[in-house]
Parts: sequence; C-alpha cells; structure tokens
Amino acid sequence: MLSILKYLKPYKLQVSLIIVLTLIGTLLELYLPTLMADVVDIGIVNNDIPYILRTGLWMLVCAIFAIGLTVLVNFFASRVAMGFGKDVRRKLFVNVENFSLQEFEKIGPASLITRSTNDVKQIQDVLNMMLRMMTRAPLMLLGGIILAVSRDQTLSLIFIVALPVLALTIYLISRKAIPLFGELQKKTDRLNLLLRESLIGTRVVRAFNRVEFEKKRFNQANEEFRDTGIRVNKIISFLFPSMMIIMNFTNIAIVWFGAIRIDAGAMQVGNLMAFLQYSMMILMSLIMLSFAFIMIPRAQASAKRVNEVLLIDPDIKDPEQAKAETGAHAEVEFKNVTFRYAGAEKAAVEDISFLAKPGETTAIIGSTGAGKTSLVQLIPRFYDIESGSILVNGIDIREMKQHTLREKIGYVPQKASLFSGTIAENVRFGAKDATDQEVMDALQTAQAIDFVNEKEDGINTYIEQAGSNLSGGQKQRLAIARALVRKPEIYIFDDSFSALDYKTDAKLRSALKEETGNSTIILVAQRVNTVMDADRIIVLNEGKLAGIGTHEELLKDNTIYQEIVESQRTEGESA
Ligand SMILES: Nc1ncnc2c1ncn2[C@@H]1O[C@H](COP(=O)(O)OP(=O)(O)OP(=O)(O)O)[C@@H](O)[C@H]1O
Repeated sequence: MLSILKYLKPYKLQVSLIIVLTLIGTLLELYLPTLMADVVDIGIVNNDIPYILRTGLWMLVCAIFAIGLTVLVNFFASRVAMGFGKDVRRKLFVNVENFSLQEFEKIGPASLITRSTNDVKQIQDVLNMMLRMMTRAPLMLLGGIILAVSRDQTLSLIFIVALPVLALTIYLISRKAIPLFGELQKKTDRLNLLLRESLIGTRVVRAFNRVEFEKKRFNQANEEFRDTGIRVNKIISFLFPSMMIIMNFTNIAIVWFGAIRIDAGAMQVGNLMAFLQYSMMILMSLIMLSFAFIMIPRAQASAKRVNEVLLIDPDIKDPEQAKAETGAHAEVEFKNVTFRYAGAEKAAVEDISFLAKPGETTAIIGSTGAGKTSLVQLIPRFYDIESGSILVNGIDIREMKQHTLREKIGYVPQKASLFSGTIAENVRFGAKDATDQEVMDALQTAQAIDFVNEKEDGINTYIEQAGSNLSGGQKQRLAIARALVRKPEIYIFDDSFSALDYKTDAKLRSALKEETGNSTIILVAQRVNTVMDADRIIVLNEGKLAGIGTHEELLKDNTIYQEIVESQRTEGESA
C-alpha cells in the first residue's frame, strides 16, 4: 500500500493543505463544547444574557467556519484521490503496453482489466476517506481525551472500560473480514474472465448449444461472488451497531455517574454537557479509525494486485546503447535460434537457421503446431529467444531499439485484429500520415478495393469493434492493406491468406510481388499453392527445421514436404 502512495507525490501541496485545513477545523470543533459549557455554567447560571449572546455568536462563527473548512477538505480530498486514480491507471496502461506477450499472458487480460479499473477504484476510495480522516480522527481522539480529562478526571475513568471494549470489538470484526477482501477481488477477476470469454465466443457458444452450460458457469461464479460479498457485509454490518451500543452505554454511564457527581456538588451541569460531547467525539473518532482499519486492508489487497503489475519490469527492453541501423533494405537472419514459452517443457522453435533476403519471399510451411507462428513472432521481438540470434542487416535485434525494429516491419497476424473506427483509420494504423490515395492503393493491392467501394461510405465506412461487421476474408485483406500502406522493409504474413479463396489468394500474391519491390517477405502458410512460388521454403516439423529449398528442390528430396504436398493433393482430389 505504501509503495503505491508514491503516486501522491504530485499532489503533496494539496495533501499538506488538507492536513492544515483539517487541523484548524478539528480544533474549532473541539473548542465548541467548551464554549457551550461556559454558556451554561457562566451565562445561564448567572443569568448573564449579553454573555450568552456573545458566546453563542462566537459559537456560531466557529461552527460555520468549521463547516466551510470541512467542505474545502472534502473538495481537495476528492480532487487528489481522483487525480491519483487517473495517474495509477495511466501508469498501469503504459506498463502493460511495454509487457512482452509472455508477461501479458501471465496475468491475463481479464485480470488486467479488473486491476486497472476495480482495484484502482478501491484504492482511490480509501485514499479519499483517509485524506479526510487521517488528521481529523487521531486529533479528535487525542483532543477529546485531553479535554474530557481536564473537565473531570474521575468521570474519565469510564473510558478505561469503554475504549478497550471498543478496540476489542473492532479487532474481532476486522480479523474476520480482512481475509475476505482479497477473495472478493479474485472473484471479480473470475467474473470478468467468464464474461469476456462468453461475449467474445458468443457464436461458438450458440453454435454448440452451450448457452445453458455458459449460463451455469457464469451463475456459479456470480453466486460465489455474491456469497463472498454477503459474508463480508454480514461481518461489517455488525460493526456499526456494536459501536452504537458501546457508545450509548458509555453515554448512559456518563449521565449516571455525572448526575451523582453533580448531586454531590463535584461537577457543574455545563461541564457534564461538554463531557458528554467530548465522549461522543472520542467514540466517533474511534469509529472513523475502525472504518479505516477495515477499509485499508481492502485497499491493501487491491494495492498488492496493482503493484504486481506496476512492479513487473518488462523483460524486453531497449538496449542502453542501441546500434544504429541504416540499411535501406532489411535482411533477416536466424542463427541457431531456440525459443521456449515460459514454463513449457519443449522448445516451440529449436535450432533454426536461415537467411531471408530483400526482394525475395521466404515461406514457412509445416503442420499445425509446428512452430510457424512462434517463429515469426520472434522477429518483431514479441518474445525474446533462449539461445542463438536473430539479425536484421547483421545487427542482433536485441541491440536495436524496439521502435526502430518494429518500424521496419509490416506484420499481418494470423487472426486479423481491427479496431473500432473507419476503414481508412484502420488502414492508417499502419502509417498515420498516409494520404487517401495511398490508402486506396494499399486496399487495391490487398484486393480489398472492390468490397470497400461497394460500401456506401467507401473508405469512411465504420467498422464495429474487432471488425464484427466484416467477413473473415475482408478483415484479413484490411489487415494486409494496413501492413502495405506502411511500405515496410520486412513483411510478415502469418497465415494471412487462409481465409481467401484460391483465386483471390493468387491475385493478391501477384499484386504483392509488384508492390513489395525490395522488401523482405516472410510468409507463413498452410497451403502449398501459397508457398510454391517462394524463393525459399522453410519446412518446420515439431519446432525443428526439416528442410530449406525451393518448391522443386524440396519436392525432390524432402519427405516431410512431399507428405504435405501429397496430403493436399489427395484432399484436393477428394474435394
Ligand atoms: N502463448 C503460448 N504459450 C505457450 N505455448 C504456446 C503458445 N503459443 C503456442 N504455443 C505452443 O507452441 C507450439 C507451436 O505453436 P505455433 O502457434 O507456433 O504453431 P503453428 O505452426 O503456427 O500452428 P498453426 O499452423 O496451427 O497456427 C505449440 O505446441 C503450441 O501449443
């Protein structure tokens, strides 16, 4: 919790102001019962009306001033807490953006969303409360005790019983509630995860008649969340009534013993009234502290989760002294590259070496799970390799700035991901300054121009979230146009033609050939048809290199390639 409070630094002036204003306001509040005792014991007893009016007016001024200060404190506390929340959310976002995919997968998107929203809100709310109470409650407790004892030492003995009883009650209740807070946040995570999964996979859920199953799964998580919430609230709901009972019994005892002392002439009525008010202040401040005592661990559970994300030091970092890379084209070389996903026993890519030259197409083929996607994801440094090296124009990509490296790459992922916005905006994601003509040219090469022109608003047609109002092939073509408009030195097509029919696939590849000039093309594909014109084909099998060569060379002496060709020929024939 403390480490996250460092984000309060920019607000230290406002926090100091809150402390000073609360200090003055609390002192004024503590002064009011004393004035009231004077009104009764001096003004009323002596029937001194001018004294009563004077002191009454003074009380009114103090009260109005104290209220004004409380309003100001609340205003600043809210501003500081909201600003703090915004800063932490921003820091979280920036940190997550720098994560390698490995780190991203470790926490998972659902939990990252809960942590950036719900958890930050918990901390923000507690901070808001703490800013209002951190000075007020201890000062009121201490001031109340001093002033009550100075009014009547004997009567103050009541607190020797009341305060420990109150403290014990708070302790017992919070001990039960605190562990449940962490659990509650985990249950929120689970809810978010299930919601996300079933919303994204809604088509699959319906197609496989799994709606009931999903409902049950969600209901179970929802009920678990509710039950934990109820358990927490049940425990917490004991707190306030217990406090009130203790407070009321204390008041009864004060009035009881106070009356005896007044009877014996050892105390004045005004004094007893002031004593009662100080007693209320002492107990109220303890109630405030007890709420803080309960709320802080709740925020602590959230702070721990937020800190976990903030403290992850992204393992993929820019080198301190990046090597300058000046080549107009980019030659990509893999030298004995081995890569393993975190915690995986088997390497996804093992001892791979090849050279992809500018102006040429290097295709990667292999069965499902052979490691094709893993291999191409290493080029933009989404993951760092275990051993070997990946060189771009002779420079290890770990010695380059990530920005410089990625600037050179036009990456088309296996699953085209688009953003909500117009078609033009999505294409310009590749090159933000591209002109309308350049966007149109990229769409033309990507064989997307026809379907875009058919739309009423052309390139200004709005794409829903994740491109849900487009077909799979249309999304793929827009993702290709997005890479093309960038005019990169390296193109990576990760099975990007799979949703296209054979004719479009062939047309697109021949258009690409004209367009991509001296760029290095690295192309992952399942279909032999897509790779057969490539300058070199890399055959992957279970993460290992099973052969490199042209279609003809591999056809002659590579059994795995022959098997792939054969299986696709028989598939084609039977189809
Ligand atoms: N994020 C990940 N974490 C852990 N293991 C992974 C991850 N992604 C892939 N793998 C594993 O790595 C291996 C290679 O997967 P990869 O996606 O590279 O294969 P692929 O050849 O691209 O397959 P496909 O043609 O089906 O897309 C598989 O065994 C897979 O289970």
